[in-house]
Amino acid sequence: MKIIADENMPNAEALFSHLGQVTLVNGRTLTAEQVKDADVLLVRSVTKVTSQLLAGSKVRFVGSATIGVDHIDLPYLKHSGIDFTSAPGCNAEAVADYVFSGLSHLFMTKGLPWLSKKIGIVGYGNVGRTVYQRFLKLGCEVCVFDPYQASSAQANTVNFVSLAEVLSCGVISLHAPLTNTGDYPTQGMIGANELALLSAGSIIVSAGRGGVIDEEALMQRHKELKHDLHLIMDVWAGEPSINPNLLSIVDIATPHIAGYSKQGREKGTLMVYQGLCRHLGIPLDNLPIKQPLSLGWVSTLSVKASDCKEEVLARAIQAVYDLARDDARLRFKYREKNDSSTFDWLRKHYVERDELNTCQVISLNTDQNVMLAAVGFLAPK
Ligand SMILES: NC(=O)C1=CN([C@@H]2O[C@H](COP(=O)(O)OP(=O)(O)OC[C@H]3O[C@@H](n4cnc5c(N)ncnc54)[C@H](O)[C@@H]3O)[C@@H](O)[C@H]2O)C=CC1
Ligand SMILES: O=C(O)C(=O)[C@H](O)COP(=O)(O)O
Repeated sequence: MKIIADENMPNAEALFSHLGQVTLVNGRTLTAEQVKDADVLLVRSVTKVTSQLLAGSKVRFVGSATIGVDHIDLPYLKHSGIDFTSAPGCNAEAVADYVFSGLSHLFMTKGLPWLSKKIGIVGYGNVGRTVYQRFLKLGCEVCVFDPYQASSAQANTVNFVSLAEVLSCGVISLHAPLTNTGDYPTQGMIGANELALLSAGSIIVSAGRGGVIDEEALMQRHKELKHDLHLIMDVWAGEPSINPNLLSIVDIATPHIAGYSKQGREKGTLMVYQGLCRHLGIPLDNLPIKQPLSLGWVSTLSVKASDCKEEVLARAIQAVYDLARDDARLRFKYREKNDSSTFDWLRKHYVERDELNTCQVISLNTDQNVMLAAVGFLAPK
């Protein structure tokens, strides 16, 4: 069996090579010629899996080691009888860590408090739910817009509101998929009319998909609010290009790495491996590698007691993941070479981080340990 796999899929050779001959490829530049003899195609979000790539090929199984599936033509796969697996939720914890590291950065550099602000979330899936629960446990007032989930069984226990209400919040965190169909398509969903609802001083975290916000309208609103709008941006409409004008006004710019924890990426490969085994009818009880998920950085770090909760949280979070590091690397590299290859270079050479849930941070003030567990750290035993 011939297996084509994206070279940025951790553990791909170790997990898949007992099933067939694994060839690692650059997913961004993958061609129909490269896949035509393959039986299995394993991709990440940068490969557009469409009829142009697969028509006439032998591929019978596609796996994407990602949460988002906007790069996959699912109706085409179904119509062609090609089995498909993705990795729902694999890096949800990593994205939640990104959100809290972003807010911590704004607190430490601009003194912006966030615990007292009303929090609005767009999308209540694996990521939105994780972020929502962390804010709730921290005692924040949180609301969420998700028209598909609002009528579900959980509707009574979750504070579902309108998009307008979410956009009036002090912190707005975007976690909807990129869609062009259905009753509530998200492509361009946050345009000029929606951005007009933002108040001065608000914070937007954009770590879903770039096309959800209209970037021109966002820059215009930033100007109207006299730059009193704080932006943490991981995803961009023109990836792998970034609009340089937008880059110049955002507080944090990262190259689509919100989900790039070590464990999140490994979980993505593992879930696709499990999907392929199911497709082939192979039992799942015997993994070819002993440690498919890194144990991470399990250690104890003492945080100095402080009255300021945001400061305690920031010191603990930044010890594990300070996203200012990713922002600095991006800006430095773009100054050296401002073209779209820089985006993929940064992603390929990403210094992976562990998830907060693999780290334990002990505060001298025991009340603060509850807060540290709420934000995602491993709780003390
Ligand atoms: N920046 C990054 O590295 C990462 C980005 N993502 C992106 O985040 C998205 C969300 O991830 P998950 O929560 O795990 O996906 P999910 O599929 O579990 O949930 C998506 C949720 O969004 C809701 N939704 C759909 N259309 C909506 C609309 N118009 N308005 C509000 N909500 C809407 C759905 O009902 C669903 O509850 C992914 O589709 C992916 O594009 C995911 C992982 C990493
Ligand atoms: O899981 C998703 O959805 C993502 O956005 C991925 O974390 C993005 O990573 P790549 O697949 O582009 O490496």
